[in-house]
Amino acid sequence: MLSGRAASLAGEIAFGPENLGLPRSEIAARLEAAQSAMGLSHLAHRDPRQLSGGEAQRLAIASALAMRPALLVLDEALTDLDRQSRDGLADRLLAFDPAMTVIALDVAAEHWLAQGFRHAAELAGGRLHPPTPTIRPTRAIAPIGTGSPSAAPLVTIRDLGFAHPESAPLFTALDLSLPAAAAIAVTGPNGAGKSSLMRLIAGLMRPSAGEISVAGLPVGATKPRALAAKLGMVFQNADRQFVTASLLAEAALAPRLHGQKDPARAALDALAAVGLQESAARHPLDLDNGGRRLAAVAAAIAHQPALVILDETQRGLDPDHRARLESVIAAIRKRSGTVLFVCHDEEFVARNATHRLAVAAGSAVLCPPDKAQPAGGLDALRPI
Ligand SMILES: Nc1ncnc2c1ncn2[C@@H]1O[C@H](COP(=O)(O)OP(=O)(O)OP(=O)(O)O)[C@@H](O)[C@H]1O
Repeated sequence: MLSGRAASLAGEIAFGPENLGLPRSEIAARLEAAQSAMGLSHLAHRDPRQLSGGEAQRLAIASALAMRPALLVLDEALTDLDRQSRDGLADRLLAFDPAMTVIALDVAAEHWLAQGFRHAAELAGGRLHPPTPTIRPTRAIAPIGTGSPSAAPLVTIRDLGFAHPESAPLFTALDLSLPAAAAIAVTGPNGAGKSSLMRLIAGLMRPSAGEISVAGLPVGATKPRALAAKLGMVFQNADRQFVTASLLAEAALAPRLHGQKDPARAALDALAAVGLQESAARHPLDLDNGGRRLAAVAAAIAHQPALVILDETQRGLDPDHRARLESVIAAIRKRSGTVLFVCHDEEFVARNATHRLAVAAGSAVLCPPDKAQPAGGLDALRPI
C-alpha cells in the first residue's frame, strides 16, 4: 500500500525514513539502496499513480525496505509481479539484508519454499498447521477454434499507435484480431502495456493512431453507453470501481443502464454465477478480498456483454474463489462471449485459456496458450 502523499517514486520511498526523523544523508542512502534493490532506479522521478501494477508492487516493497525493518511482512506480495520478478524476489530481499526476517502471507507456500524460505505454516480453524500441498487437477479446455472459427473477429485492432503523456511510444503500428467465444490470456512482463491495451480496447484511453473495433463498433466513434453494452471490465484495482452500497445494486447497474427488462433478476443471476447470491444486500467493501473481486466480476457480467476484460482478477484468490472465477470464464465462452484476462499465473493460463495474447516491447501476438512467452521479444512465437 502506498502513502498516496508523494509525487514521485523517490518521494514515496523516502516517506518512511523521513517520518523516522533520520538525517538527510541517511535518507538518501536508504532511498538509493531500496530503489536499486527493487530495480526501480530508472523510475525514480515517475508519479506513483502512473505505474503499472507490478511496478507499484515493487515500489511498495522498496518503501518498506527503506525503513530497514528487522521483520518484513509481505501480504500477497507476488500477485502483480511477472515471472522474473517473482522468482528473483526472495534473493533480492536476502541480498538487501541477510539478517531481516521475512514472513510471506500467501494462498500457497510452494513458491516461497522453492525460493529458499525455511519454514511454512498453514492457518486453518484459528490454528497454525504444517501446510497441505496444493494439488490442482488440470482442467480440460476445449481446443482453439471450438467457438466460431469462421465468424468475424470480436475485436480488431488496425495500425494502433499509443504513448502515455510525456512517455516513449508503448505501441506502434499494432494489428490484431481477437476471436469470439474465446478465453484469451494476456501475458507479458511488468510494464509491457497489458493494462494499457485493455483500456484502449475498452475505450477508456484514446490511441494516437489507428482504429479499434469491438463487436463491430468503432471504439473511438461510438457513444460510451453503446460501447458499454458490449463490454464488461474488472480493473486491476477492482475495489475502486464500486459505486453503490450493495452487491445487488452494483450488479443491477449495467442491466438497468442498458434497458434490460428485469435488472434485479439479471443482477441476482450474475451474483449466483459467482456464488454471492446470499450476500446480495451487503456492501461490496464489507466482503473479503476474494469476495470483492468476484462482486466486481458479477457487476461486469450481469448485462451479458460480448467481451469481458479481467485485469489480473485471479491474483491472490484462494482455490474456492478461483474455481468460481474459472466457471464464470467457461460460462462466458459457452454463450459465445470472449474473455480477455491479464494474468501472470501460468497455471491459471494453462487451466483456462484457449489463446494467449503475448504482449512485449511495443507489440502483441495472438498464439496458442501453451506457447510460453519468451523473456525478450515475441519473434519466437507462432501467431495464430
Ligand atoms: N498514466 C501514465 N503515464 C505515464 N506512464 C504510464 C501511465 N500509465 C502507465 N504507464 C507506464 O506504461 C507502461 C505500461 O503500463 P501498463 O500498466 O499497461 O503495464 P502492464 O503490462 O499492465 O504491467 P503490470 O504487469 O506491471 O501490471 C509502464 O511502464 C507504466 O509505468
